Amino acid sequence: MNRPPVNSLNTEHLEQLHRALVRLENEKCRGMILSSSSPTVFSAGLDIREMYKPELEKARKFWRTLQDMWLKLYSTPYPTVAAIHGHAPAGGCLLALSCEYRVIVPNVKIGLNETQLGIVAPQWFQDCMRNVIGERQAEKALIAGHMFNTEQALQVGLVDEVAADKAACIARAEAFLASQANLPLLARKTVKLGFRNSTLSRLMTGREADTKIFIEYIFQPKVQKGIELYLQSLSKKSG
Ligand SMILES: CCCCCC/C=C\CC(=O)SCCNC(=O)CCNC(=O)[C@H](O)C(C)(C)COP(=O)(O)OP(=O)(O)OC[C@H]1O[C@@H](n2cnc3c(N)ncnc32)[C@H](O)[C@@H]1OP(=O)(O)O
Repeated sequence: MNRPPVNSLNTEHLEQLHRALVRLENEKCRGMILSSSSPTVFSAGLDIREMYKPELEKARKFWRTLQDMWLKLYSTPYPTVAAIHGHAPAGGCLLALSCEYRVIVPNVKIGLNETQLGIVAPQWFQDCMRNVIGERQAEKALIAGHMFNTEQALQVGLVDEVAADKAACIARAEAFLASQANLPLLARKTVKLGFRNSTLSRLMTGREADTKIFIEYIFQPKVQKGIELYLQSLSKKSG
């Protein structure tokens, strides 16, 4: 990802990611490392500006593009690793959770923090967390909107490994891909999709309802006020 300053996910960036995933699949790619050009941020999650006073059709397109990108990422036939050498809140955490393996560096925060922002992580975000860390830990983390530090993320199983820095992180991600390289492709892909199928189907069969929930939620005046205040607090921080 290369969308400075924080790889926030707007419609255009989500489309780029989706196109890249389609291309990799068409080219019979043997593995992907999802990484960031930023030295300190993996991805800041959804671009909050896309949810602030949007036009209805633009907001619908934004959400459908996110769904398209995630459905592709979660179901890739090739192995995927997240090299998390920077913070990964909310949608950034979703990207990492959607890969098959996660390597993180020290001093990083990662988690689905939506509750803390007064918004609700959609069901499929929640499913991704549950599938990685289990029901009990996911419920606790999601209710609190907990951001895990590196040590906590490793301990709870949210990430698989800690590496000292970006270079080591990429090297460990490559080692994971190498460990998968000799597995029979069809068997590997079939088992992966077997595990992920119910999560994927839940969104595929409920896409329109999921979009409706998003639209109805973000267009509420009190939610818009919350988004406005949050945007102000973010820009004050950097100003
Ligand atoms: C029922 C359905 C309801 C809706 C469901 C929505 C689901 C998912 C939600 C999301 O993904 S919402 C996004 C949540 N993300 C966050 O809360 C992260 C916010 N950002 C940060 O915490 C920090 O920026 C950072 C990622 C830890 C990086 O910190 P750093 O100090 O390096 O950078 P900043 O100075 O804070 O930011 C630089 C610059 O970027 C702007 N920015 C940061 N995050 C976002 C974002 N998510 N969207 C848009 N813009 C963002 C920030 O305002 C600064 O802008 P300027 O002031 O420089 O213009």
